[in-house]
Amino acid sequence: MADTGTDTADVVVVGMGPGGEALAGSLAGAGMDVVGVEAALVGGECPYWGCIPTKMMVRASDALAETRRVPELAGTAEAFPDFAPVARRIRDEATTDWDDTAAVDRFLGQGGRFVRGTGRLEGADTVRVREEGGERLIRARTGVVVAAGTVPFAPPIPGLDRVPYWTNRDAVRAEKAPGSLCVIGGGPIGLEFAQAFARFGTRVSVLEAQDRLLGPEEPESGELVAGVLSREGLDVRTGVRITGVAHGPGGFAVETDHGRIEAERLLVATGRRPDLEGLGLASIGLDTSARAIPVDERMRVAPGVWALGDIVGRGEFTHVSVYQARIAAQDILTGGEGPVADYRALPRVTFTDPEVGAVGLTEDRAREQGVRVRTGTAQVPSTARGWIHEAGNDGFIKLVEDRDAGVLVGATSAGPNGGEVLGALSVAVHARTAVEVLRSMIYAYPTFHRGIEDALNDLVSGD
Ligand SMILES: Cc1cc2nc3c(=O)[nH]c(=O)nc-3n(C[C@H](O)[C@H](O)[C@H](O)COP(=O)(O)OP(=O)(O)OC[C@H]3O[C@@H](n4cnc5c(N)ncnc54)[C@H](O)[C@@H]3O)c2cc1C
Ligand SMILES: NC(=O)c1ccc[n+]([C@@H]2O[C@H](COP(=O)([O-])OP(=O)(O)OC[C@H]3O[C@@H](n4cnc5c(N)ncnc54)[C@H](O)[C@@H]3O)[C@@H](O)[C@H]2O)c1
Repeated sequence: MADTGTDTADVVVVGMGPGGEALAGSLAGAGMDVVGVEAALVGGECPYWGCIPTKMMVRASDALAETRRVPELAGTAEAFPDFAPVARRIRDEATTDWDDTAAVDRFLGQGGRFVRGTGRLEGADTVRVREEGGERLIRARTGVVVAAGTVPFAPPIPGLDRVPYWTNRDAVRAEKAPGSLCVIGGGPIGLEFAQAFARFGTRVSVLEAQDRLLGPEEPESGELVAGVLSREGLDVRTGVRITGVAHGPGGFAVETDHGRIEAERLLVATGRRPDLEGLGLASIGLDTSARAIPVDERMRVAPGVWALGDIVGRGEFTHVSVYQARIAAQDILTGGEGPVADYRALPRVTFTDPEVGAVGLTEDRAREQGVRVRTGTAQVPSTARGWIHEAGNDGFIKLVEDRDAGVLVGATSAGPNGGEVLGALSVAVHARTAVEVLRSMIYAYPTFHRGIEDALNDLVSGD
């Protein structure tokens, strides 16, 4: 392979997803000589195969669900689902047919330099980039930032490696909703696709190995979503062991200890893993079999090496990746005087309908950490707004209080606009607002967020 020489820069960023792009742009904007290295598309998973296209699917499928609620509320309406407008929006509006020219130009406009290729560390200050037609070495004067994200993880199910299953990348590129779909994995990826396709008429099964959906969240969240999906006609199975997968002219056959499932398409959504070996991280002494890159509170891995985003395993969300980019950029620009990362009020939203928003600790995690916990819950259908809303009003608000400190350490808001109601709860957890102060507020009537007041009134001893 041709050697295209050695280059030098202040900072080399390997991986230009949301985190790498934000960091590289801000350092370049501050006058540093930054090279951004990206193997695929600048912007990463989120705009092309993740957050944005999937939320376009969710938006469209929610419109169908609302139409189906008309008979209960407002007369007659009938939905005739057509996936074509969704596929068109994803291709033309979200991804510009999976073209990142605008993102590359934006970075160049900020003063950065861009290399399309695959980067691999050779020690702390050197990145070897394999690009079309050659290789180059880039030496970093200040440091290297690893922001290379993760790739879908396929569990060791017999036969899975021999069948043409879908990952999120294939599902996002679907031109039509399949006739039937078997989803392996009841996490956010699996559930968002499952409900969206089902509302377009796909017959959907969801197979989850654990005894509940959305495992890391409150058990009530998984129960809620499982109940709603089952009511909408999805076949949701938890505590399932998959013993084999096969594919033939008729589609996929998935064997489980609960029987066989046949489907036109199979979506594997069983988590994601980084490729630490491929990134050459052994060259800086890291264990490349680890699930994530260990970092300190300023995203430092070793002297002159930073890492951020999904690859550090502190929450696989775009907002976490971009937050960590800010922490790392300030560390680099100030020479170590920047703020440290604080994950106490980490928010997350699964965009099913009902949306499941959560921030901070769940009740179980708080107890594991030795917090003396009190919880309070309000059921959305019993709140004024939930009762008015009626069709599609499933949900709850659950608060987790540190009784000794008198502050919320976690909260869940599941329901219509659950992710938006979460905003107030995120502020409360982040700012450690006293529960007494939250009780003294005026909550607008009749909003969904007024359910927070009902949950505050329900805070009772959980001991
Ligand atoms: C289906 C789906 C839906 C999602 N929905 C949401 C959501 O609603 N909200 C939310 O907050 N998050 C969501 N996420 C998660 C979100 O997409 C990620 O958290 C986010 O993209 C992580 O950003 P990142 O910069 O860490 O990594 P990535 O976005 O993965 O970017 C890493 C980049 O590094 C590049 N790269 C990898 N190795 C190399 C190498 N050796 N050399 C050069 N380049 C390399 C990759 O090509 C990639 O472009 C979703 C994810 C998926 C899959
Ligand atoms: N709305 C959002 O913010 C959003 C949306 C999608 C993805 N994401 C991010 O992407 C990450 C990856 O999502 P994900 O849903 O793939 O991962 P996940 O780890 O959250 O869920 C994967 C699920 O698959 C199950 N599983 C694993 N092996 C299995 C097997 N052999 N059989 C059956 N079930 C099995 C796990 O028990 C788990 O419940 C998430 O952690 C999330 O942070 C975020």
